[in-house]
Amino acid sequence: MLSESSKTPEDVQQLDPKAISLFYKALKDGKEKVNNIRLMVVGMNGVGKTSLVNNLIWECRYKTHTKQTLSTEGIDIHRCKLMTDGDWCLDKELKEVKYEGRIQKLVCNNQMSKDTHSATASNDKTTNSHVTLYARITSTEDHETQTQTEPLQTFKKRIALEKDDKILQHGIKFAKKMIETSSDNLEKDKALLDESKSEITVSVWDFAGQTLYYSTHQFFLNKRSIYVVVMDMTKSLEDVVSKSDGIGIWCGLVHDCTYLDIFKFWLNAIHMNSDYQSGKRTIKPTIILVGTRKDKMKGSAEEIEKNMNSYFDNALCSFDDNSPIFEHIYRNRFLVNNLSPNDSAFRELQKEIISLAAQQDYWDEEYPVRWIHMEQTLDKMRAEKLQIVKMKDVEEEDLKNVHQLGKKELTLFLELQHKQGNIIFFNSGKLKDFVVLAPQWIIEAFKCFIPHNQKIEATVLKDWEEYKKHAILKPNVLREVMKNSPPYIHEYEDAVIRYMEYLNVIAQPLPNADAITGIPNQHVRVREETSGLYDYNPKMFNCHIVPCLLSRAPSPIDSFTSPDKPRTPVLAFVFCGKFMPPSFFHRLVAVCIRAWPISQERDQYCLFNGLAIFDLNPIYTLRIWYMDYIIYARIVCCSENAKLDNFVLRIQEVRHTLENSLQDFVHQSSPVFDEYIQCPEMKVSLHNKGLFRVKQFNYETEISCPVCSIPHTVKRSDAMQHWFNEMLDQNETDVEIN
Ligand SMILES: Nc1nc2c(ncn2[C@@H]2O[C@H](COP(=O)(O)OP(=O)(O)OP(=O)(O)O)[C@@H](O)[C@H]2O)c(=O)[nH]1
Repeated sequence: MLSESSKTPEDVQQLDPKAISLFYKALKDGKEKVNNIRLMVVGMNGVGKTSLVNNLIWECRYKTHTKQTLSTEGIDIHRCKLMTDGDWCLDKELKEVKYEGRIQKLVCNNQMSKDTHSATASNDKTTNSHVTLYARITSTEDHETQTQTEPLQTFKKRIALEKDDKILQHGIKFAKKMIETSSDNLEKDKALLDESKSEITVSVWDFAGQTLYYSTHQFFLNKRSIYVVVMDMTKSLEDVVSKSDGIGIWCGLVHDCTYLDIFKFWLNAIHMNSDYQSGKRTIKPTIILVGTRKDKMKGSAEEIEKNMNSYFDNALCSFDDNSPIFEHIYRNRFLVNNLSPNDSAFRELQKEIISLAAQQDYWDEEYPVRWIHMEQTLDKMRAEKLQIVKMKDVEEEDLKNVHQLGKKELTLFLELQHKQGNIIFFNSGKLKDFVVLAPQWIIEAFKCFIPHNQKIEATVLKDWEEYKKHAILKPNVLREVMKNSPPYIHEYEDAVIRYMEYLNVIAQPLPNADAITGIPNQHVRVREETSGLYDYNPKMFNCHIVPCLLSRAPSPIDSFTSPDKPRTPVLAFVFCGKFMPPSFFHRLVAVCIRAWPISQERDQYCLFNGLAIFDLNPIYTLRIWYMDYIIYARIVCCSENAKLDNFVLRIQEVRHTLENSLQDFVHQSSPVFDEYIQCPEMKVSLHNKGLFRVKQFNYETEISCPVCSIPHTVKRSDAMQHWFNEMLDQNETDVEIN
């Protein structure tokens, strides 16, 4: 049992019982409060994010107005610490000194609590039972300790052996000196510790504004971050963002994307990745709105401030009245002129960020002291410019540490580091063989797949062109892509493929028994029943598809979505808050690619940006497409003779696959979309028209259609007979019972 004051990290509470007990065991050896702030600075490109970040960091502040900033590629991360006056500076302090400091602090803290404890003559056995690091350290020098447990002895021996572990030795020496000289003055100790703000660190993440990167950015958003959403005050919300940015091609944002769309995209993406609906948490504000180019705004100081406020008010009013997005927004907004580094707004912003972070649930969470060494090991690897390492190398390093964690505890440590956003580590499949130390590595890996000025061998040119046109990545093209990439990418080709597959950036259209994303079993059956993909589509052998690179479908799009053939009504997944990150559709396409062969129509693969068709068997096809925040699905039978009714079971299975996959993409436990059926009478499927909420048919047997030119009703049986047949049966049973 831990003392009452312990604050178990929320991430730990969600682990399985074995992992939780391992965590508690590790905590018994001493614990420390961890206060790392992840500050994510997001917004459109050129809005002034990098300039703002520079103005927040002491060393970078005076660079901004003398030098033009370069457009950020991927993500730039700056680790900062707080100076005594509250300003931020780059955390360049020698890592060794830093870890020494942490050890010293812990030793002092533990000593103080020990003194306080004995002074109050508490009978609390819990405290005594904690073999603190202090106890362990003092025991190594034959001081009297209250507990001489087996691990303590082991530790003592190890300390003796590890004489060259300078940091620990130095930390112990320094800490002991501190204790000796100030043991008569507890208050002095406390003051010394309070003065040190070094325990608060801020990792500032400067996100590239180009939408090219939007499909990867979302992997890095999480509930443990403070966000600064930056908007350029000189750009009207209705202005259309320049096409040169590639908007609409790379990330699938709506046509004629406006600055308001970009604003909404970020707010929605943050909300979606904040796991607010887990039931236990209420939303706490984490988003600070910042307007740039104050110097270009006209009017008095008061008018400028007013304009900034109405700018953000208007932008926020575009959300629904009861949207949970509002709860994320911090009440204070900031207006800055990035060309004036002395502007007091930057100092105020720094303060607000710290105070906002201090109000979050994760503030002051306690982690095992014995993990400091492993943290240090990872930092050492980073210092050697390693961006990704093999798990076995991390295990080897663990063996060298004074405090070995062992395989299980090491995995737990890495999983929690991942949740905190310090590394990327998935404890599943073959991915558990790698640890990504720098998040930029994922973006670098993703960038390899984006055609730019790569030098391509003449023998591969034709396939390269096909890749650019149809996003089909053949093995020879993949080899070229890898050849053109930096060593830290191509030396980890296996990891690159696996991560990109896991994140659904690329997908292999082949039956894959150990599919990492977990295609439900029924697909294996589907595959067995269809002619094998090798025979059916030999061109795809060993190929990958890169869904975010797909080009738009040729018009008219209705010929794909509403062919004049036997077909189901359209099933629509309507996302709550009127937002769906386009990457969700790409990922759904990736899941389908792994489940079913891609259809061919009009002599081409039916795989486009925003629309894809798959062969469920030789005569039935699944069509999926999306507009804005709605994903549509329809099953079409190519044969006039076949009956859809004979295929009803399979249709239910397809629906389950789509539902489960979409739910899996969202880091939230409660549903983020609602299912609708489009009026079956509608000849051509129209976007967001004639949609009937499936749940409404639980209460109504028919509902009038407000869209079709001839007034009619949609009957429950007609709406649900294909996609929701199982529920229809259930409904009828219920009616009979009643
Ligand atoms: N006048 C004025 N110019 C600014 C301001 N903020 C940024 N700029 C200029 O705008 C240009 C782009 O600024 P950056 O900070 O690189 O913009 P960014 O959002 O980081 O751009 P990406 O990295 O491409 O996403 C630079 O030339 C800056 O000097 C501002 O407040 N006023």
